[in-house]
Amino acid sequence: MSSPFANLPTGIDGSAWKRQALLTPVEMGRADSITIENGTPGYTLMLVAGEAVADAVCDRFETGTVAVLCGPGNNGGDGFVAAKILASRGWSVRLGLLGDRTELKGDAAQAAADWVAASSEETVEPLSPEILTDATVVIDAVFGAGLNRDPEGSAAETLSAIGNRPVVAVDVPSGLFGANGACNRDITPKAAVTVTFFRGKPGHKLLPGRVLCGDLSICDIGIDTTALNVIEPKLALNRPDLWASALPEESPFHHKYSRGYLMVAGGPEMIGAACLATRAAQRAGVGMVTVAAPLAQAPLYRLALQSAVVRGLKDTRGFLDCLEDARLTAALIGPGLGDEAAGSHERVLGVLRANIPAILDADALSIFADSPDSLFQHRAAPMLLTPHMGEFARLFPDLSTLDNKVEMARRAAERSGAVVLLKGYDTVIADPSGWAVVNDSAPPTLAVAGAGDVLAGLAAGLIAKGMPVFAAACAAAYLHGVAADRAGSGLIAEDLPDLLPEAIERSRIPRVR
Ligand SMILES: NC(=O)C1=CN([C@@H]2O[C@H](COP(=O)(O)OP(=O)(O)OC[C@H]3O[C@@H](n4cnc5c(N)ncnc54)[C@H](OP(=O)(O)O)[C@@H]3O)[C@@H](O)[C@H]2O)[C@@H](O)CC1
Ligand SMILES: Nc1ncnc2c1ncn2[C@@H]1O[C@H](COP(=O)(O)OP(=O)(O)O)[C@@H](O)[C@H]1O
Ligand SMILES: [K+]
Repeated sequence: MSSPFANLPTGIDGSAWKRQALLTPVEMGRADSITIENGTPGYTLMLVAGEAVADAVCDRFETGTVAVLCGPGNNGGDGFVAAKILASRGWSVRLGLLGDRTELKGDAAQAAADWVAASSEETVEPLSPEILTDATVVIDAVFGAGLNRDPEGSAAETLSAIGNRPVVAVDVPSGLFGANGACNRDITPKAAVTVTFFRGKPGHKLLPGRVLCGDLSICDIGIDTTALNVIEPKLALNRPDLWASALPEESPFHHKYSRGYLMVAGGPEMIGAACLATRAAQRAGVGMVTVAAPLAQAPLYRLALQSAVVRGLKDTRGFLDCLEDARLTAALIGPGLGDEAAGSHERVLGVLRANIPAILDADALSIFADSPDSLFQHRAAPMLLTPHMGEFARLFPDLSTLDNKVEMARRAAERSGAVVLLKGYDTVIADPSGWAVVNDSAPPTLAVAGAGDVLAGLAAGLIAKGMPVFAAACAAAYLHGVAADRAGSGLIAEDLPDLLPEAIERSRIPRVR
C-alpha cells in the first residue's frame, strides 16, 4: 500500500492537507468509528463535545437563560451534555427535545439520562417555539452535519421561530447539509458561532451554508488524527501551508527569460482585460511577458504596458508563430479575447498544442460552448481553466446543475484533464484525480469587472515561474482574496496587481488558522 497522501498534486504538502482537510459527514463518521475502535468510548467524545459547546456559550455571553434545542440523534446528545454543564455554571436552562426521550439511543440516551438525573424528568419538554421564551442564548443541537432532508414539523417550526436570538450551533446550524452547504434559509438559523469537531465540513465553507455558520470554531475532542491516513480526505480548505513551499523562489542566477516567460493573448476590443492579466503576472514576478495583440490595437497595449513586449500581429498565423518561441514557459488566453474575433478558436487550440502550460479563461472557454471536447482533446501540457459559473455552464452544461460545487469542479476536471478553478465567493479548485480545495479568502468586494482577469494573470504568472498548476491555482485564488481584502471597500480591479507582492511575501511563512 502506498503511504497516505502520496498521490497529492505536486507542490501540495501532505501534513498541511491533513490539518486543513474538510470531511464529508460520511468521512467524519469513519473518523468517529476509528477513534472508538481504537479505545476511546463514544460517550467520552460526546462529553468533550458538549463541554466545548458550553464553553463557547460562556466565552461569548453573559450568564442568563439558555434554550437548548435537542434533536433525536447524537447532535441532541451534545445538547444534553452542554445543558447539564451550563446549569452547573449558573445558567437557567430550558430544554426541548424533538421526539420522545425513551426513543433516544446509545450515547444520546446516556446524555439525556445524565441530564434528567441532575435535574428532573420534567426538564425535558417537547420541542416547540415556547422553549425560546425568555432565552438570551439558543443552543441549536437539533440536527448535525449529516442531515440530507429539510427539517419538518416542530423542528422546522422551532428553528424558524429563533429569529434574531443569538445562536450557538452544534456542528452545523440545523438544516444545513454538511456535505454540500445546501439549506433552506427560511428554517436554518443564522448562528453567531458554530462549534464543530475535529475538522470543518464542506458545508461550512460552501454557499449558501457558509453565511449561516457565523464564526466557525473547530474543537479537538480527541478524534484520532491517524484516522485521516485511512480516510485520505480529498477536500481541504485553501490555506498557504498547503502550497507555500511550492511558491517560486528568486535566484541570483536567473535572467529575465528564466524568471518565467509568459505569453498573454490580447484581443481587439477589451484591451483592459489582457492588460490587467499582464500586470498581475508581472507582479507575481515573471521576468518577461509578451502580449500577442492584433496589429491595429498594438499601440494601445504598448501605451498601457510599458514593461511588457507587445507584438502587433497581422493574423492568426502571426499569433501561432509567436507561440513557437522556445523560451516561453506558459501562455494565457481568454481575457478580452472576444467571441467573434477571427481565428479565436485556432488561437486557443494553438496555445493548447504549444506544449507549455496553458491557462484558459473567459472567452477562450465560452467560444467552445458548441464543442467542449475539441478543447479537451488538444491539450498537450498541463492546463488550467478558470470559469465563473456562467462560463462553466457553457462548457459543462450537465454538471452545472449538480447540487454540489465541489463535485461540479471535480467532474469537470476529470472530464477535461485540466485543473478547474470554479470562481465565486466559495471558489473551488479541483484536479483531474479528484483532489480539491475550497477557498474562503475572497471578500464580496471582489465581485467587480476585471477581477477575474487579474486572477487569471496571477495564476499564469505563478505557473510561468514554474509552480505546479494545481498549487499555483490554489495560491492564486488565496492571494487574490488577500489582496482584495487589503484593498478594502471601493475596490477596482486595477488596485489588485500592486497588492500582490505583499500578499505573496506574507504567505511564504505558513499561517495555520
Ligand atoms: N461518536 C460520535 O459519533 C460523536 C458525534 N457527535 C455529534 O453527533 C452528531 C451526529 O449524530 P447523528 O449521526 O446521530 O446525527 P443527528 O443529526 O444528530 O441525528 C440524526 C437523527 O435525526 C433524524 N432526522 C434526520 N433528518 C430529519 C428530519 N428532517 N426530520 C426529523 N428527523 C430527522 C434521523 O432520523 P432518520 O434519518 O434515521 O430517520 C436521526 O434519528 C454530530 O453532529 C455531533 O454533534 C459528537 O457527540 C462527537 C462524538
Ligand atoms: N460574491 C463574491 N465574493 C467574492 N469573490 C467573488 C464574488 N463573486 C465573484 N467573485 C470573484 O471575483 C472574480 C470575478 O471574476 P469574473 O467573473 O471572471 O470577472 P471578470 O471577467 O470581469 O474579470 C473571481 O475571482 C471571482 O471568484
Ligand atoms: K445543529
